[in-house]
Amino acid sequence: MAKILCVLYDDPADGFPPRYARDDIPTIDRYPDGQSTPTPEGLDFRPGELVGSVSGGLGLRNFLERAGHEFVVTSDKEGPDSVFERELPDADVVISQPFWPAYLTSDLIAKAPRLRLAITAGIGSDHVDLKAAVENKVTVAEATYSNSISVAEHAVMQILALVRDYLPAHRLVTDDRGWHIADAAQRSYDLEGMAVGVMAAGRIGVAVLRRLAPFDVTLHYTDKNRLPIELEEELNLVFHEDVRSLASAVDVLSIHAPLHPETKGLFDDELIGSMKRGSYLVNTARAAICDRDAVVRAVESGRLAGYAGDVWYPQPPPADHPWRNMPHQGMTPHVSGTTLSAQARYAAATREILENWLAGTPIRDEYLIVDQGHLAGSGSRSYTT
Ligand SMILES: NC(=O)c1ccc[n+]([C@@H]2O[C@H](COP(=O)([O-])OP(=O)(O)OC[C@H]3O[C@@H](n4cnc5c(N)ncnc54)[C@H](O)[C@@H]3O)[C@@H](O)[C@H]2O)c1
Repeated sequence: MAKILCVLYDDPADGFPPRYARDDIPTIDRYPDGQSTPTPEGLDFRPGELVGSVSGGLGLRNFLERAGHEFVVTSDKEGPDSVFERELPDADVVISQPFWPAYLTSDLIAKAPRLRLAITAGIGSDHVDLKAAVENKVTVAEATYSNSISVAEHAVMQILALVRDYLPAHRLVTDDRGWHIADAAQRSYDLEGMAVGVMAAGRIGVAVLRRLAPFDVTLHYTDKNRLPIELEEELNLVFHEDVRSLASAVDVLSIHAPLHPETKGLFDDELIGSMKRGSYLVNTARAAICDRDAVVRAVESGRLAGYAGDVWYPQPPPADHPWRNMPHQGMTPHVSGTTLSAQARYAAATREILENWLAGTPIRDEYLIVDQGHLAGSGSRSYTT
């Protein structure tokens, strides 16, 4: 029997909603590239329920306990006295999420000799030391595509919110009973006609480009894997060999690359300084792709007219994290990939991965990041160790 240790974010502060805002979520059978949505043999929750927090347990408890496995779910993840670190040494499987990451460092992997599988219930496995996973033959799998469109929608929302200066205008309505139109308009622009680019055009980056095309913008991208020519022509894309060329060419830049040694700290004073004055930067990928203090300096100086995103380092960020209160920002907590719609898919994908692993049958190639001591599947395309 296996021990499955699952780290999830806390339940809602005021308890579970007595009734959800909507009665159902749309049924989606396939992702845009044709990949089928998760195909577990069973599901013990109703899609649209909050299963991503501790009490929801990704809807896995009955399935695992019926089969005699031990299932430990906690949000307590920091430090040697945390439930996570205390339960880790004899765990066979760790499930974690980018929204509330249990950082599986090389030291912790060394202290977990039984660990064979690390599942990311979401996308982005940078909270796992992939080099240590390779060396220790820990399989790393994630719910590829489960929340890509969720994140793309969030990025488009934040681009519009920054360019139009939506949040300050909204605050004028709620915090002030006046009618200050000039205050609302003084930093508000149209997106139409602007040059918009994505750094990395994988599943999310391409979905952002597709969603922005009807806004009559010019679309730019860079990626280490160039897109097919048909797609470049369809969306009228301008390809840039490197991020430096992209950064200086666009008014709005949205980051969609994984965090790995090539991208860590990439957006520093120099790169951001090469962007046009008054550019907008949106980062729903990983916080550490941007230099925290360089971003603060850029919004304060006006090099950036705005910064938004939902990713922070560390997570949760300390109360005095400067992105909480810097000017001209539209940050949210790490929520873009954990809408109720996304939860239904990544919980089902987690169940599918567990069903395969427990039965000794292959995990879908597209879910794999590391397998049998190598980068594998989606991981070999997007990551370096
Ligand atoms: N905010 C959230 O909730 C959330 C949710 C899902 C994913 N994400 C983040 O978004 C990232 C992208 O997700 P995806 O589903 O689009 O992944 P993907 O694997 O489909 O695409 C990643 C793309 O990045 C490109 N890339 C990698 N390194 C690069 C580099 N150095 N320069 C240029 N391009 C590079 C790859 O070629 C690939 O096209 C994830 O790795 C994750 O960190 C965030």
